[in-house]
Formats: sequence, C-alpha cells, structure tokens
Amino acid sequence: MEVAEEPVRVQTLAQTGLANVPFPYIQPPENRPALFRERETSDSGIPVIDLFRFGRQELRRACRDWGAFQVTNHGVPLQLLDDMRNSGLSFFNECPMVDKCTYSCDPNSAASEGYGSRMLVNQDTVLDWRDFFDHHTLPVSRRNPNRWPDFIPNYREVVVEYSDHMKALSQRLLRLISESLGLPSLCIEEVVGEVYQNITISYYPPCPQPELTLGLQAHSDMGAITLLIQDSVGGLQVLKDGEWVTVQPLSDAIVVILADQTECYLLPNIMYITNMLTKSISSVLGLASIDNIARKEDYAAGSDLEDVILVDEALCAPEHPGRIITNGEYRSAQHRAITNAHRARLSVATFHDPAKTTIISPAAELVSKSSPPRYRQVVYGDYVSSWYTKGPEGKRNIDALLLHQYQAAEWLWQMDQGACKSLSKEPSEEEFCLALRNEIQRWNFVKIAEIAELQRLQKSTSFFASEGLQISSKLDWTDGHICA
Ligand SMILES: O=C(O)CCC(=O)C(=O)O
Ligand SMILES: [Fe+2]
Repeated sequence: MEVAEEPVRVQTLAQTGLANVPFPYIQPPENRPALFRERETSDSGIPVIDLFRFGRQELRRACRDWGAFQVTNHGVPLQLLDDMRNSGLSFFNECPMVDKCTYSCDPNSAASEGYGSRMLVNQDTVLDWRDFFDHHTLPVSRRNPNRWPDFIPNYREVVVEYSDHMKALSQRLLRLISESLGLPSLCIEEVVGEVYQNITISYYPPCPQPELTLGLQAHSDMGAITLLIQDSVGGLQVLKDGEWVTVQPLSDAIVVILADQTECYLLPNIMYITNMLTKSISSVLGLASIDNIARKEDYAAGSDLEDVILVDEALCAPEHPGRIITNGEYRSAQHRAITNAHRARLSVATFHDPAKTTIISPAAELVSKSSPPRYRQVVYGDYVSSWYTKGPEGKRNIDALLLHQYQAAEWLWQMDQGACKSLSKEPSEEEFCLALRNEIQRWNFVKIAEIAELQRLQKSTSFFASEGLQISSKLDWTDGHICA
C-alpha cells in the first residue's frame, strides 16, 4: 500500500509569505472562482429563516430551491457559537505547529479524526487551500477527548456542549423538514438511525492568489444534514442555477445544508419524470422552456409557481393529493469555500450522518407506481468510500446513484398501458417524447396553459392546430391565464 506522507500545512505555507500559489493548489480554469459571476447582495443570498416564526412554505422553498438556508432564533446560545469559533481559532493561531501536529489525523485513512490538510485519499486532485481539525463527537462512544487539546481553556467542554446543541438542532430541523413534505415528523431520523456526528473546524489562511484556488472544492455533503457557523470573513458559496452565491456571514445564524442522504431519501423519481415532461411538453408545444408542471387544482389553490403548465389529475401521482408535481423534491446543496488575500477565515461544520451500515433508499411514502424511485438504494459506508477515493467533483457521487431513463418510461407506460404499448422499456429520449406526444393527443391533458407571452401562446395553439390536437374550443384570457 502506498503510504501518504505527512501533508504540507497550508498555514505554514501561507506564513512563508510566498507570492505565488504552488502548483498543486492551482485549480483548473473552469473551477476558478473568478469565472463565476458572484451575487453579492444579501437579499439574493440563501434564505434566512427565523425559527421563532416561519411558515412551512418558506421552509419548503428553501429546501427545494436552495438545499441550504440560514436559521436565526435557533435556540443555541449565541455565546456558545462564539466559544466554539474562538476555541477553533485558538487551536490554529495560538498553538505551535509542533503541538498541533500531535493531533495529526492518519494521512492514510479517509475521515480519520484530527488535524489535517488534505481531505481526499486520491493523490491526483488539486489541493484545497485549507487546514482542518476534525472531531468525532457522536455517538458518545466515539468521543475521545484525548484527541482534543487540553491546553486551550475549556476546549473539551465547549466541544461537548456544542455537539449536544447541534444534535438537538439537527433533530428539530429534520422533523420540520419531514413535516414540510407531509411526512411523519420522525421519518428522516428513523431512516438515519443513530446519528454519527463529526465536527470539523476549517481554517483558510490568506491566499496570495485567491483567483486561482479554492479553500474547499465544490461538493455536496455526504450525510443527512450539516450545520455550519462561520466568522465574519465570508467565503462559503452555494451553487444556485449555475451561479455561485456567497453566503452572507451572520454571526448569530447557523447555516443549514441538506446533504446527499436526505436528497436520496426525499427525492423520488417524480423530479426526473418532471424534467422529461417539461422538456417534452416544451418541445411539443414549441416553447423555449417551461419551469414547472403543476396540477390545476393546486395552482388554483394559490400556488406560488411562476411560468407553469397545468395538467390534469391524470399526470399527477394520486398518492400525493394536493401536492404540486415538482414540489416534493429537496436537494443537497452543492457548495464550496473560496479564499481571500487578506484575512484568514474559520468555519465550524457539524455533520450528522447515518451509520456506515445504514441502507438509504427513497422514502416509501414518496415513491409509488406513478413516481418510482430516482436513486437506487445505497449502503452509506460504500457511498462514503467512493466519495473519498474519487473525490466529490460537485455532485458526481450522488449522480452515480441515479436510476435510468427507462424508469420514466415505465411510469408513462403505467399511466396508460394502451397508448404506450409500443414504447420499449428503455426508450431513447426521442421515443419518450413521441410517446408523450401520443399521450397528449389521447388524453388531451393539457387543458390550461399559463403562458407568459401571447407569442408563445400563438405558437402553441398553432402547434396544436397543425397537429390536429383538440386542445381548445374556446380560449379565454382570465387573470393572466389562458383557459381552454
Ligand atoms: O468552510 C466552509 O464554509 C465550508 C465547509 C464545508 O463545506 C465542509 O466542511 O464540508
Ligand atoms: Fe461541506
């Protein structure tokens, strides 16, 4: 077995005052921060949810649209947040390197506890401009305070108290998240089982060339839910619609990041089907794009979706009465940390993960014949091993669990066995579109289309006319909706 050397500490490197970043830390051009337009204003950042007063819709939107949000009024003493940040800072700033190295994690083993600088076992990846100090904190049997410094006053007490508060908050959030999908409140927790909690303090020294580096490469967290606090420097970014959005540092807030197992569990195939449907319907209607598909009833009941196409009951999973077809899915957030030239930055991430032996598969309540699972089931430990050996590369790991296109075909087939008899079990996307087009013709299911511009409407109506679809006998313009 190849034995990894003790890694170079980024803090040591930064202290040499070097003008150029060494080659192993230089990101390929496509990953460099400067390539992305960053939204800077606070009102376009991730949602901030006041846990004292918030609406279910607000939480749903945050989980659905971002997979990450900040919480305030979370019940964790603010002094404890400061104590945790200060304890971490003391370790990095006040402790001589030789002492820090007595806590070094095993460089040959992924996710071993302690002081480290490279996250991945894989030697080929570009290095992060970060040192970290990781603690195994739960279950209590994993706590080994001897691995935590004793020369920083109250360090061990702070970590224990912080760990307990984070566990309680993660449980509260997982319950709220379950409820927000109409699931029993304990349902995610029951799937996760006994929580494995790690607390990682990340330290990002000033970097001479922040435009070439990343403090932490783009990834989604592997487990169930992550709670993160940061200092006032800022550098955490979340990917939203292809743009990296900087998370505003709020000293009293805790950043909540949905992780991959929550996505595997809460995202049934309906999303994939919906993607195919929207794409297909868009092309069938001759529209550039449609953002959402919704049930007529839901929309009429006051949905906040914009630019939707409304469909009949036939296209919605009957098991989810009242649920808008695209609303069930919560995603894990892809995020990264950027560096800056002038100030060191510190963050503390608390991960809540299942045991390695836990099998995660999509929630039975969200899966049905009409919305088959999107991901295959996975043993969590296998997922972790693959993550650490291959590297996160954004969300490539979770994508590897995706089920195939034929699942969507199966769904369509089940919707109307007669019309889709000719559709093979593993059709190409074109074949799927053709089958869908046949379905439109048969069911005449697109009864109402909310289409923003008249031009688009004309396109669609002329399309229907040319295809001989009996889509509308009479068109009314009511409240901005076109009714057939
Ligand atoms: O430092 C940060 O803001 C991000 C840390 C993080 O994403 C992680 O440790 O997984
Ligand atoms: Fe992370």
